[in-house]
Amino acid sequence: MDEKQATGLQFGMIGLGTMGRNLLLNMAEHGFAVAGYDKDLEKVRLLGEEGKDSPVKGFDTLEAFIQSLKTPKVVMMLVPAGKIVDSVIADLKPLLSPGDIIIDGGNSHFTDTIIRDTDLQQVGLHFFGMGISGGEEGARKGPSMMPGGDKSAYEFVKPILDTIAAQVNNEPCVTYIGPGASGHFVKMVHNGIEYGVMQLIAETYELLYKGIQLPENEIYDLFSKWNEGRLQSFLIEITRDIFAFKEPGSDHLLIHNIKDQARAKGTGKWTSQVAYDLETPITAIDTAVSMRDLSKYKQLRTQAASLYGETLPRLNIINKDDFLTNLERAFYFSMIVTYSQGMHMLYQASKAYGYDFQLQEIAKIWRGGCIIRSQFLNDIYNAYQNNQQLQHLLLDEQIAAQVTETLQATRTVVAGAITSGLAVPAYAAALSYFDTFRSERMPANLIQAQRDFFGAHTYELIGKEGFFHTHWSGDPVTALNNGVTG
Ligand SMILES: NC(=O)C1=CN([C@@H]2O[C@H](COP(=O)(O)OP(=O)(O)OC[C@H]3O[C@@H](n4cnc5c(N)ncnc54)[C@H](OP(=O)(O)O)[C@@H]3O)[C@@H](O)[C@H]2O)C=CC1
Ligand SMILES: O=C(CO)[C@H](O)[C@H](O)COP(=O)(O)O
Repeated sequence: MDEKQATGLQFGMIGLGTMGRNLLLNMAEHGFAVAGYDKDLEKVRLLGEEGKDSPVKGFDTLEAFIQSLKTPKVVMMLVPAGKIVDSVIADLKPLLSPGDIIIDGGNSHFTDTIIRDTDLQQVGLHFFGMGISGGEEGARKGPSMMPGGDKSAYEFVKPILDTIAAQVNNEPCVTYIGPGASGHFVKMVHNGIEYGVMQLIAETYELLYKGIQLPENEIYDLFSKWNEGRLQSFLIEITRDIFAFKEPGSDHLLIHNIKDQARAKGTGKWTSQVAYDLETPITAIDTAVSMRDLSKYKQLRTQAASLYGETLPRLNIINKDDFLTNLERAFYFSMIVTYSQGMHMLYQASKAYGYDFQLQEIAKIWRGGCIIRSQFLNDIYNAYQNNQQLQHLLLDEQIAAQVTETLQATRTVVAGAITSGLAVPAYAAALSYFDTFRSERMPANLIQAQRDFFGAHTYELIGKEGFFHTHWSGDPVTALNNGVTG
């Protein structure tokens, strides 16, 4: 500790917006002496105001902010992902010394994190990327955090992270994820699952509101009931509350005045892009990404509605209570498939990138604090805890029992919606994925034959080694060229 500065503030935050300010106040409320800096001085002022009774200090300049920290200096960035992160790092480099620690707590693309890690190692700075989830309230009261990369730097900051994280069964919702950019990778997949479940809830709303014209107060009651059972989750809970929120000064719900065009910052799209690179299907998540995109084509949708006539689709149901029972099952089924796809992607990425993910630990830290926290994560945790070699969640016996129990109801709900002209693309994607996944024989043999027909790409034969090519449109006698690769 000789030449290290033993006094000073323990932790510094750059970016005092929604996440940075609340996370810093969370630390200060737990007694850590912390510093904050933002280029927007109003945010610095707000930090001082909100943290006036706690050990938090805001700074107007980056230099004074860095100066205030004790050595080794620990600086977290919670600024918008992309070029801004690089520009903050460029500003920080001349102000920091070897041994100091930079943490990127934002939603950076994991490939950017790999580049930054290599770059900062070269100048002796410790760096790690850490996904954080929980939004505004999570940051303030306890988020779920996914740190990956420089383990010694993580260990140094661990006491602070363990203290400020959400706690489930007296255990913090933070754990070391793995090497390199693995923390940001896991956060990206977390967000992919988030997109999938949000889309399923949106389709549920479509079935309830358009499909059976359930009054708003009954939609609220249904989500309340669901939130007390096996569907209990943060996303169901906030949806319940949205169906009770009146536009200020009026007696109607705010939800009805919100445009039907969903924005996205990119993490869902990245999940799909990377899943394609990993050749790992995550169809429910892909569908959710595509539906946000389709929502933006309002003008085209309006034209199509007028061309084809937007029939006001109504579900043909015999008994409302039976339908709602089936819907609960269909939601549970589709949610299981969505999480399963995300977990399978993590399994495949772990092998491809050498991340050595402990999937039970990831499930464990997602049980509290984060946006996808849910009762079901306990089942996911148990599945991977029981079998740490489990390749796919749908192959766990306990999960299989739940899938079997909910399958027929899912078919009934999806078939009814499709027959009535109500769009339920994520429900349908989950069901079709399942039906394909449990097919020992898929029709992919025909695709191989077609590829060989038009492009001589070859095919493989059952019970025979090698690659074969056939002159499909010529001699009817099959020409098998053993050993030809395609
Ligand atoms: N909001 C959420 O629920 C969650 C967000 N995240 C991620 O966390 C990160 C931060 O998000 P969030 O807090 O919502 O973003 P905000 O936009 O609310 O806050 C970012 C802050 O950083 C400031 N800033 C921008 N450039 C600089 C700079 N060069 N130096 C200092 N400060 C700067 C911004 O100032 P100005 O506004 O003037 O540009 C702003 O005050 C993002 O990567 C986001 O994706 C992760 C989990 C949840
Ligand atoms: O990371 C988060 C939660 O976990 C953010 O809220 C995320 O940025 C939301 O994503 P999008 O804007 O694409 O809906």
